[in-house]
Amino acid sequence: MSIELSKISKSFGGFHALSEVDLSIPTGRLTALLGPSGGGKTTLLRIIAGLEQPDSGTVEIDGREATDLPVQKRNVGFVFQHYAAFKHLSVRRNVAFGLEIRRRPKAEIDKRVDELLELVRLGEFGHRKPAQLSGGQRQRMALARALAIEPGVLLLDEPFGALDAKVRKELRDWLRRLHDEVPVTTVFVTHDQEEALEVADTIVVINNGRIEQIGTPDELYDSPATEFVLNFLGPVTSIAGRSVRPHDIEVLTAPVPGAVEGTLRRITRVGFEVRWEVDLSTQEAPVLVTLTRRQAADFEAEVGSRVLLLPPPPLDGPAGDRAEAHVPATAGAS
Ligand SMILES: Nc1ncnc2c1ncn2[C@@H]1O[C@H](COP(=O)(O)OP(=O)(O)OP(=O)(O)O)[C@@H](O)[C@H]1O
Repeated sequence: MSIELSKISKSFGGFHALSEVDLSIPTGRLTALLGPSGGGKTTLLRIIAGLEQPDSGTVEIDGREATDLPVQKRNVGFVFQHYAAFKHLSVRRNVAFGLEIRRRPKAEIDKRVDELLELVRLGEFGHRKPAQLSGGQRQRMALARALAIEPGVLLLDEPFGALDAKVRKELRDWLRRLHDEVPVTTVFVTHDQEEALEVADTIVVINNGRIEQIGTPDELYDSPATEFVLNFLGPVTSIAGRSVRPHDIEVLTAPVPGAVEGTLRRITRVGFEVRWEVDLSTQEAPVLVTLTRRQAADFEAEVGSRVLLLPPPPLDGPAGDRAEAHVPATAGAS
């Protein structure tokens, strides 16, 4: 099912949480709503779900006007960060819940719940209570429960937000594979750019109640439309009056046109990466450069060494020219 939002605005008191948001979410895609805290992601998700009414604008789901449709009639499933399971019910019964209240035949429910528990790899845990599961297992149970009613749209609000980094990473790989197996139109909210870049087909960057840019992970990373997107999607450093990614700066052994010389001020090793801070005479802030450990070792540079840096060619997007202005939202993803 596709989702079409037109000119959605929402204020709380005098505060504009969303301002005239236009967004097309195509069928079967995994779309991330990405942005900083307070940007309006959750509000947009709640409006799609029908948990919140927009002040103005329209919501269409599957080509049908849905702005005033109650939650139960939208055919959406959702999972929130802190998933509220029924504590006294087994995992099986939690997953079966939506089907039981719809009074489906018992044999059908049993079969469907077996399939779902397999799908989320909780086949052996059906008899346990939610409290006897790990945090990651509980979120997988929540997903199984949301999928039980065969929703046309799956809405996930920071579903892995409360979990530790390693489990988050596992679950996001798992979500990507699950989505490839069961391609339900899925919209998930995250403030974690790595999560969005890794998992999503399409990323919608939301800031201050507006869409900054819509695109594939590669488009956003390589051609950010605004300074905000450039900064939000990865590390950025300034060199020769331009904002660039630290790993795109080349370290040279012989001068070429466009190269700049500086003094190595600091060297930090973080895992497989080596970070240099290089002072230039032409700017106050040091230039950040990231290299692999092997590259860094090849240069045999130490604090105080003179190094030659070559900035990358300008980025394709307007942000490459240091566009400070708010570029209007790119129209809906095609
Ligand atoms: N029910 C409400 N009453 C008043 N203000 C609200 C309400 N819901 C949201 N807001 C405000 O609207 C803005 C957008 O909130 P929203 O939860 O959509 O942001 P978000 O991008 O999802 O942020 P986070 O990542 O922190 O959840 C915030 O400033 C928030 O304080």
